[in-house]
Amino acid sequence: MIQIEKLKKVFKTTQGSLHAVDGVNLKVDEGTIFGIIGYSGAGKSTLIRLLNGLERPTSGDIFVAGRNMRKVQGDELRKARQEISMIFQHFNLLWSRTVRENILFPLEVAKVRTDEKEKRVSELIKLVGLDGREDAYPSQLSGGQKQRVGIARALANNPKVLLCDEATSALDPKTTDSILELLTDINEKLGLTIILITHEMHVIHKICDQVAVMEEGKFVEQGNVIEVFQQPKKDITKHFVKQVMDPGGTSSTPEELAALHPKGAIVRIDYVGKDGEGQLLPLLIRAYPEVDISIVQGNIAKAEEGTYGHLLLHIAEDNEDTRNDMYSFLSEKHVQFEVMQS
Ligand SMILES: Nc1ncnc2c1ncn2[C@@H]1O[C@H](COP(=O)(O)OP(=O)(O)OP(=O)(O)O)[C@@H](O)[C@H]1O
Repeated sequence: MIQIEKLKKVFKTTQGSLHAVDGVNLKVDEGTIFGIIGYSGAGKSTLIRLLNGLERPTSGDIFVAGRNMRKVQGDELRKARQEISMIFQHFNLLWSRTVRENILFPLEVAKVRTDEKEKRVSELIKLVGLDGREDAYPSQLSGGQKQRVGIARALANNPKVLLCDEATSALDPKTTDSILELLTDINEKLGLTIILITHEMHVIHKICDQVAVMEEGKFVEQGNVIEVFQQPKKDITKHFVKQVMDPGGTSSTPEELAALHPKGAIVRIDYVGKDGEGQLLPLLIRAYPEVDISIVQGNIAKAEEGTYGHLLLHIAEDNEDTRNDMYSFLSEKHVQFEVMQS
């Protein structure tokens, strides 16, 4: 659906040339939710503007739904922009228009027939869960509801790609989650390809299939969300992963844990995103009812593809044979684990 090749955008500034996007390559298949994460100034917004043709590349190519965005002009560019829709951090609503009128707006611009327009607006209001709020003005809506209007408006002309520019950054965590759920729902129902830029790893792990980490105009790491979370390579990626896995920075080392739990062993179990791994601990406890097993530390997160992260278990069993037996049990269940201290 999207292919980017050796993309560069250089701005001329008073301090010289600024490489906002510096040799980015990217391939996004239809129906994927792709996240781009980076700190402020990394080049994310510039990349998004290049994707929807608001900015022209200095060099390189961008293909969206078969169109070369570097070459399209006039009517073709207008058509391309209808197929690549966008939602924003601050919603960009028309404040003097009601919810219904906001959603009507892109349909009016696209000169859709009146009866079709009304039908489409009603469908969209239902899709984003705004039934009953049709006649409210943006100032009467909560942040989450405003973003729902933004999403409905963006979907009005059946786009193929939805670009989300920090779409949840102005929302509280609970509202963020409800908007992310709506985006997942839309992705599944409509098969829409979603590109999302953010500085919050929580957003990536919650809904994205794939992620690219952007720094100084470059993609410094990219891959499946699960893989990147399991084995972040670059320091910047490790920082982002820590936002989700250890937000308070409170983890203890295995040695500290062993000092607190001198009996038995400390075992690290890795969850790698397979369904059913959540059942592992009850199985272990049921198989060894006489052994005290407790979680002494854990960084577990739920992603689209399953559960991932790790748990440190204290197995309060002095008998080495029993412990070895338990390790065999884990191996038989194809669990990745490591005995940290015993
Ligand atoms: N039109 C422009 N002219 C000159 N420099 C620009 C222009 N647009 C962006 N830049 C610069 O390009 C770099 C990347 O900016 P960009 O807005 O793409 O980053 P970002 O990752 O989206 O950060 P933020 O979230 O703060 O917007 C920054 O150094 C920015 O100052």
